Amino acid sequence: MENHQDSIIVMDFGGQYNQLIARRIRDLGVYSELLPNTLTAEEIRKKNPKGIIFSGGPNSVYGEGSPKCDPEIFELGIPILGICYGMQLMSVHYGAKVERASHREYGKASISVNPGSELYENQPTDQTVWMSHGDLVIAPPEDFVVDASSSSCPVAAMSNKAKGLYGVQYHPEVRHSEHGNDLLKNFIVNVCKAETTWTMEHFIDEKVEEIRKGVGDKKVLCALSGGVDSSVAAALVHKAIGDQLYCVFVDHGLLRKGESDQVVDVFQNQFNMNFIRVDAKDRFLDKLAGVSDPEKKRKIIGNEFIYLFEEEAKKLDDISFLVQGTLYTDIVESGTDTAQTIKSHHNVGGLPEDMSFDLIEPLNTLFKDEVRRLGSELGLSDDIVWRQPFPGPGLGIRVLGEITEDKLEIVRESDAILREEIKNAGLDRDIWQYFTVLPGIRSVGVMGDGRTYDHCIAIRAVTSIDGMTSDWARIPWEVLEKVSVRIVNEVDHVNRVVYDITSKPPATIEWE
Ligand SMILES: Nc1ncnc2c1ncn2[C@@H]1O[C@H](COP(=O)(O)OP(=O)(O)OP(=O)(O)O)[C@@H](O)[C@H]1O
Ligand SMILES: O=c1[nH]c(=O)c2[nH+]cn([C@@H]3O[C@H](COP(=O)(O)O)[C@@H](O)[C@H]3O)c2[nH]1
Ligand SMILES: NC(=O)CC[C@H](N)C(=O)O
Ligand SMILES: [Mg+2]
Repeated sequence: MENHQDSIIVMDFGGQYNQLIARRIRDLGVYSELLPNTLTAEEIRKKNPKGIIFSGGPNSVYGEGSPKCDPEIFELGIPILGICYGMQLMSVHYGAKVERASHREYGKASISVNPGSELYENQPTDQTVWMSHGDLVIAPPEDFVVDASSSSCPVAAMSNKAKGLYGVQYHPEVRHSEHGNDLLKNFIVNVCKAETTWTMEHFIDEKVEEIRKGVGDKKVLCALSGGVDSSVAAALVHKAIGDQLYCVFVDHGLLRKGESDQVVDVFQNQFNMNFIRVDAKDRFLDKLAGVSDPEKKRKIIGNEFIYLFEEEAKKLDDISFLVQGTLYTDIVESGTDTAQTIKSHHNVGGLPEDMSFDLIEPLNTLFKDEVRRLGSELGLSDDIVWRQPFPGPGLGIRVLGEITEDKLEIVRESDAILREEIKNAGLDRDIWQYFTVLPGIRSVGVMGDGRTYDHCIAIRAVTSIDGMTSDWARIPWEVLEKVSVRIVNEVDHVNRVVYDITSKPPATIEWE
């Protein structure tokens, strides 16, 4: 993205939560994006950032093949903050020793701050921070001073003010580091002298310009699910290129009760966009018949989506651009060069290798709550902006194992009851996501004095901010009771209802 505003570059050395750093800086009012650690000093110079942050990462700096950076970056005269692996990398570059610690340190730690560092201006000397490391900088490099330490970490923070170089061993980007945000703010304001004037409006203006330039007068297809992300992506791209945009909504037979008609109603009647619904129920269900492995199911669904978009694109005069509402979280969970695959999101890890489209993914640096803010800024209604997330593979990953029409019907009906009761209880905005799952277990029950041997339904309801972590929602018992009674009475072949009380991690939100 071209910068018309001050910006900070975050260089990615791996790790599940790195994008959070960029996100925190945007929240502080300075544009920031996460870029690969292979970025050269010359490429950075062209981007003209006010500061650079080296992120944390899973490797050891002394390990074979561990990621490095272009050494010239240290000579650019641009302030650098190294976080964890980033600080270790900086230390090694300036000749200090990094060693395996005798005790690995994960979680909360207390540091004491030495006076004098601009990173700790207006902060208490004793603070709780969040550590996650197995290596240690034993002593700071020459010309660096120690700014903070803890009982097990002699160099918890260090700096060389004259060179504009700073390092912290802990993670200021996570909320458990009490004054982490203050530290980042001090870095961008006191050290980098960046102006904190960036807002979502600037994001819109810059993306609109970028999309216009990239697309020219060509036509573009948008994969529209009616969910938050693709609706916001469509609105943004529509703002840029208007009628050149064609939105395609796929009814793959894995949608919730009433969803297909509702999406058509909203997008055909309330929006002024080219809109096409494709009925592909049989096609998806045929492809999925007999498949029970979750990753295989995800890949089949992801592939089929694209093949179908390619067919639609041909009908519309060979369109070569595809817009998707991909978020940063979809990408990191699907696995990157440095992050492990947790599950293949259909729109990232599930794409076919021979795909013919050029992707336009304007939201791929953002988190869900930022996308909601962007949607409101673009004028989308609260109904759309505050919808609960619904995964592209839909009920296909909520019927565990093999998918059949009968099983889909059980999930669809029980889910509709849960949604209705959560809404009646006024909880729909407080709970991040709530749905039912068919685990495929049968158990014995007694109904009308007769024995049953039937399905069990699991209720999953979570609170979260961005879907990366979540806790189970404390739904009042009376509401759970109503849902349970209704599901057992109204949905055929269900004789038991259970409530999932695991957080993420260690579980994930969806069951597959
Ligand atoms: N039924 C569908 N028809 C067309 N495109 C879809 C469909 N389901 C998903 N997609 C595409 O896959 C992307 C990722 O799906 P995802 O569910 O993460 O986003 P969303 O549906 O737009 O938003 P939300 O997370 O709020 O449900 C969507 O942004 C959209 O581009
Ligand atoms: O569009 C999507 N395609 C997918 O393949 C997919 N898998 C999970 N999800 C959604 O992502 C969030 C995190 O989910 P998990 O904790 O289950 O990984 C939750 O909001 C999930 O509903 C998906 N969304
Ligand atoms: N979170 C990190 O950046 C860890 C850095 C390095 N892998 C260590 O264990 O010390
Ligand atoms: Mg969705």
